[in-house]
Amino acid sequence: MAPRRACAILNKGAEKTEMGSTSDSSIKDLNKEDEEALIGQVEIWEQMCSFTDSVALKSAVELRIADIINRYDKPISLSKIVENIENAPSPDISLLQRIMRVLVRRKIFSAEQSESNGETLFGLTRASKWILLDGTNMTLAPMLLLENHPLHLSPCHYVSDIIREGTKNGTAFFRCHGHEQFEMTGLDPEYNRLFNEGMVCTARIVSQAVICGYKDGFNKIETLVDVGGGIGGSLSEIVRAYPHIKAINFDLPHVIATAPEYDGIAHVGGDMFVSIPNADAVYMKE
Ligand SMILES: C[S@@+](CC[C@H](N)C(=O)[O-])C[C@H]1O[C@@H](n2cnc3c(N)ncnc32)[C@H](O)[C@@H]1O
Repeated sequence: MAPRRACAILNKGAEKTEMGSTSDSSIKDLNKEDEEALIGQVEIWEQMCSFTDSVALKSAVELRIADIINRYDKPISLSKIVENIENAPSPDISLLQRIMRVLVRRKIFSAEQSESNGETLFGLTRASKWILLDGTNMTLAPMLLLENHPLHLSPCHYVSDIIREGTKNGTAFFRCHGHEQFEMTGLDPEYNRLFNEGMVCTARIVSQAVICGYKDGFNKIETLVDVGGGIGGSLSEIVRAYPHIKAINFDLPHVIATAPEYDGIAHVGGDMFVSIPNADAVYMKE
């Protein structure tokens, strides 16, 4: 389509509202072909800008907005949120307002009008409860920070190269950083911490589902080894539910070096491609 014609169509449909709904006076005047062209264009714009959702969510986690609202135990105003953000000597309130608008639209937070003065009050939703950090370890916040970390995102720019050439010249992660992911965790302690914290939060959640489904299976096991068990999140839940199990958490030495102590769990460092500790059963979760 010629750019000028595309512009004309876009102008004609300028009253098209978000998410594909349309106002009466806008695209009803378009013929089918122009309407399809316009809607197709909107669909691309939506995908092109969809990273803003992750960016908004990441900043909400970094600013601990869900925890701030949770502390009040009721919806609170933007100024109350700002007041409680740590290390914010000169906050950009209008940017935060825009971030909150995105997150309300995505149902991460709720918004309601205050009856007393009409200002917007932001509250928690079923989704925001999964980005709390204070006083809970059933949270996805550390995984969200890992997935949105530049070290994790930048290999995505190599996807088309990998599709063209395969991995004969290295994985996307290797091409981007010059090391494979599990080498990188050994070289960069901050990335190691971020990676292990991300893994452990999801391991806890998934283990609850495994325990629920496997039930009696664990009763028959005396010893259990988690191969590539990270810092022991899965085993800590399993041993808590089945304290008779003697568990071994096996992972690379630089991961084991940062693992917290748990009753009933022995941490062992090594390389699973060389050997793994003996046990009645092997547990593996990616
Ligand atoms: C995707 S993570 C999964 C961690 C954990 N099982 C979980 O679900 O949270 C993969 C784990 O395998 C470990 N790993 C990678 N290569 C390994 C090797 N050669 N020997 C032992 N562990 C390894 C990593 O350090 C990492 O902790």
